[in-house]
Amino acid sequence: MHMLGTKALENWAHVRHTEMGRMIGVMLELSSRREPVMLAEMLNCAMANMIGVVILGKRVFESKGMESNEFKDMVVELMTCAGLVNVGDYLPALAWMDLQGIEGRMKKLHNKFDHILTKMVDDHTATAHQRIGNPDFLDVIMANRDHNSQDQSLSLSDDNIKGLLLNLFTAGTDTPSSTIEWAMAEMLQNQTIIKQAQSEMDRVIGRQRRLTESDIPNLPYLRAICKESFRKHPPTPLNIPRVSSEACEVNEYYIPQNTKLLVNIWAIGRDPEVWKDPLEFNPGRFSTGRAVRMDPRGSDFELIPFGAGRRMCVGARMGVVLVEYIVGVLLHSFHWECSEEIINMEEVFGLALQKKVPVSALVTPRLQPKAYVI
Ligand code: HEM
Repeated sequence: MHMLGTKALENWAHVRHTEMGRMIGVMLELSSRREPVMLAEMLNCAMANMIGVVILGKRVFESKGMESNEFKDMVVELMTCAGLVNVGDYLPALAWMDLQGIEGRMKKLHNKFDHILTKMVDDHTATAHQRIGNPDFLDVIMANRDHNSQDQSLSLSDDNIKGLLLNLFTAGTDTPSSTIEWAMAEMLQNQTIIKQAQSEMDRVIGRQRRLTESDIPNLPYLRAICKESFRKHPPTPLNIPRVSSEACEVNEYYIPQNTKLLVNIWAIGRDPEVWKDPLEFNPGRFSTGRAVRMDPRGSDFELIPFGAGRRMCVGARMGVVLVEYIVGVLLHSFHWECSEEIINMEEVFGLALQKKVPVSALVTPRLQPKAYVI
């Protein structure tokens, strides 16, 4: 609730605003040198910092540089390995051989993450006295550590805490940034969409100031763009694998107990029986009829990028806000052009759906200079 509830989301809006201010500042610098913007790297860094400030009370990465690159690579490696079919899972007698080397890669990665997370927890412990009376998310969690908690049934081990941090940083950075990157890749190939979004923004906001989250309800075309990206490029294409705890029947299919189940979110979003011309990126499909009210947060089963039901994404509300706000700021603040002739739209399969070739684009400012000052 401290981080993902409705009230908390509103309270932390200033963090997202500041972080986006930094990001567009860096983009402005790149634009003045006519250097391309590598979107994925910058988005991951911004996203990790937004989460870092809420959880740890501080940014975790600089806007560019080795460390943020390495973190992004680690998250991508985690998502890729987690999506691989591991022979040992299906033939347990062979598991010890780790034939594809997946377990080895995961262990190596685990050590790297453990190093970063241990440092985060240790730094936080060392500065706890500075936050007495004003605890942040991690302080609240750490108050329930084994040796602190009054109620042992609620106590958390250091591993639990590091696992929670890892979950939030990995589940919360790559997913919105990949949805945004795909949206921008689609639009870079179709300037008409960019122009339509920008003219809506100019009408509603003007060019004197930056877009804020409170503008979003007045920008239906921007919201349609984001829904279209969630439909065509859901960042977790096969959801997170689930296991049936008891035998059941779904749509006349009998599912035995302990069956591993995957929900193909990607195929649902491209089902030609539901979506006309499903391979076309057409935000306009969300501007008319029933689709206008379609909500990607689990209530309309044709569009479930966050899953649905009790175990759906805990960060769905934050995910929608991040995607709508960031796509909005990017489109409102800059003119966009491809730095390559053709945009490669190939996907790399994993737990998360990455672009094989990251988006690289040239931008030029379109707002009054004072709008770029943080
Ligand atoms: C575009 C944004 C996002 C998308 C599309 C997305 C999608 C998903 C999906 C499909 C799941 C699995 C749900 C299921 O099993 O039914 C999930 C789980 C989860 N998400 Fe998100 N997510 C997004 C953003 C976020 C954010 C911003 C956070 C938090 C900061 C977050 C935290 C989590 C966590 C903690 C889980 C549970 C992981 C687990 O079960 O181990 N997500 N997300």
